[in-house]
Amino acid sequence: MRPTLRQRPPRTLVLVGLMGAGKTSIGRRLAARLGLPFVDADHEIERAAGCSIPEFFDRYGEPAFREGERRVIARLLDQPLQVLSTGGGAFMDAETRALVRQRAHSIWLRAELDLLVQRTARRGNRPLLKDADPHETLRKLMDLRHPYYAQADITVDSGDRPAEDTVDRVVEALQAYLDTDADSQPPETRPQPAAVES
Ligand SMILES: Nc1ncnc2c1ncn2[C@@H]1O[C@H](COP(=O)(O)OP(=O)(O)O)[C@@H](O)[C@H]1O
Ligand SMILES: O=C(O)C1=C[C@@H](OP(=O)(O)O)[C@@H](O)[C@H](O)C1
Ligand SMILES: [Mg+2]
Repeated sequence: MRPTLRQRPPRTLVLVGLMGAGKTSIGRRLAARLGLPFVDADHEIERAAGCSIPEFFDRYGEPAFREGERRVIARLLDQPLQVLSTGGGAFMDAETRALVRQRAHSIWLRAELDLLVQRTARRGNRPLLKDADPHETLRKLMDLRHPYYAQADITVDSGDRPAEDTVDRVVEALQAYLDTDADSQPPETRPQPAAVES
C-alpha cells in the first residue's frame, strides 16, 4: 500500500522548484493520492489569458507574465484546501512567498541539473529555455533560485525514479512536518509575526 496522510492537511499544499522538477506531474498525482483538488498556476494563467505560456511571453513579455502569475496565485490561495503547482519563477516573488507562508504549506521539489535538462528537453513549451543553451540557463537559474526555494517548509528530492515513488516521499515528508511543526495550523488560527519597526 502506498502511504497517505493520517489527517487532512490543514492548508493548501504549494509545490515550488525549477522547470522540470515535476511540480505539475507530481502535484497532480499528490492531489489524487490525498483526495484533494489539483490546480496548476500555469494552466490557470493560460485559461484566463486564452493562450499558451509561450504565446503569452511573445505577446505581452515576461514582466506581464509575472504580474499575472502573482495575481492568479493570490486568487488560488484564497480557495479551499487543494494542491497548487506553481511555475518555476513564482516563488521568486516576495509577495507570493509571503502569501504562501501565511496560507499554505510549501514543498520544494529539488532535482539535479542533468535531470532537469533531460525532462525539459521533451517539450518546447518553456519560453525561458527556447533560445540559449538550456543546460547553461538552468544552471544559472539554479544558482539564482535555490536560495529562495530553500525557504520552503519541506524539501523533497525529485530524483530519477517512478513518479509515484516521489509522491511517497512527499507524503512521508509532509506527515513528518505536520507531526512536528507548530506552524501546521489552519491559516485562520496561525499567529502572525509582530510588526518589526524599521
Ligand atoms: N519521476 C518523475 N518525477 C517527475 N517528473 C517526471 C518523472 N519522470 C518523468 N517526469 C517528466 O518530467 C517532465 C517535466 O515535469 P513537469 O511536471 O512538467 O515539471 P514542472 O512542472 O516542475 O516543470 C514531465 O514530462 C514528467 O512526466
Ligand atoms: O521557471 C520559470 O520562470 C517558468 C516556469 C514554467 O513553469 P514550470 O516550472 O512548471 O515549467 C512557466 O511558469 C514559465 O515558462 C516560466
Ligand atoms: Mg509545471
